[in-house]
Amino acid sequence: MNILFYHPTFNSQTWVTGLTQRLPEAQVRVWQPGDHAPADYALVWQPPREMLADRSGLKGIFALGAGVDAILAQEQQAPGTLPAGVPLLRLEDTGMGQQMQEYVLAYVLRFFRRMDEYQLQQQQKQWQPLKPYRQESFPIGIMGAGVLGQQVAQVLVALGFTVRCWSRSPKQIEGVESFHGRDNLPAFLHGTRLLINLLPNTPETAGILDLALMKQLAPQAYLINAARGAHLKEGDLLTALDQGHLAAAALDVFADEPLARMHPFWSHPRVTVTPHIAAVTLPAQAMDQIAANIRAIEQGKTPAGMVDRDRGY
Ligand SMILES: NC(=O)C1=CN([C@@H]2O[C@H](COP(=O)(O)OP(=O)(O)OC[C@H]3O[C@@H](n4cnc5c(N)ncnc54)[C@H](OP(=O)(O)O)[C@@H]3O)[C@@H](O)[C@H]2O)C=CC1
Ligand SMILES: O=C(O)C(=O)CO
Repeated sequence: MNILFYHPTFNSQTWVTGLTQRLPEAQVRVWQPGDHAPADYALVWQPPREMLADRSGLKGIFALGAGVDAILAQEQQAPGTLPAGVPLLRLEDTGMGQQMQEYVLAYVLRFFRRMDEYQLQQQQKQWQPLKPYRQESFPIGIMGAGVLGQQVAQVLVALGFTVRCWSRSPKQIEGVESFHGRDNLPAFLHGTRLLINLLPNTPETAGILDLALMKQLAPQAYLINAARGAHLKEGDLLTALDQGHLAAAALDVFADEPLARMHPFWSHPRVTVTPHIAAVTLPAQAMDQIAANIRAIEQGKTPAGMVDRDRGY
């Protein structure tokens, strides 16, 4: 069995060694331009078109992240990047769930306990207790109730928050009110005081975080965008903050990354910026899942993390 690896920034040796340990029967090699030798599987992030274009015999292409929007966009721009008919798989959880729980929780508590406002007050040397928020009047809405959204929901429920989620299909998550489909989006948004975005970036969800949506939230709502920058209309966020529809936003992802030095988000007093670190790929856990998936495919079983290319996630 031959496995190709390509990632523009990861330490290739870590992956070649780790995969060889997990799949001793496999020959694992780092793909280099000009390599057209046979392969059974490919592990990739931002692969050059040349890497996979003529490889319709691959048994699986593993994206080295949870979101596959970038690789599907590559295919749109340079057809053939992903050979037709080859299964595309993504990472499911592999330790990102816990990281996302930590990231979201940090901001939920920051906003719920009004730490962002105390920080601004400290800059003015202002000693001014603020009226505490109450959990019962602070409903939290999670857009996207998949692998990551569900884990975030569970940790917030465990802390006593009122949690609702929105997805394509209905969900049964203990303690969480489920809304699904476009028709129910207004009902989901109505009264939501803190909105967390964990949707995949697809043609249906791109630009979904716009002014019209923000106006449907409870007044002075909070936003945490930890999914993709393409979901957010950045100018609309600034308008919503100016007009008081939103109180503050925590953003991990941006339309253009890294965020340009002149971007207004950097210095906005109500916007917190992190450099796309909410949940990163953990090599050991990712390799465990990929190796298990390769074994499943070899045995004719269904692997985890199959992407529906038409749906976009
Ligand atoms: N900032 C960071 O560091 C990271 C960001 N991410 C981002 O998080 C995203 C989510 O990851 P993950 O939870 O694993 O993905 P999943 O595919 O497991 O979950 C996606 C969820 O979104 C819902 N959804 C998709 N399309 C729609 C739609 N049109 N309307 C309503 N709901 C929709 C799905 O509904 P249904 O369940 O009905 O299918 C599902 O509940 C990734 O795509 C990635 O972009 C991921 C990792 C790290
Ligand atoms: O895995 C993903 O999709 C990420 O965004 C990693 O940071």
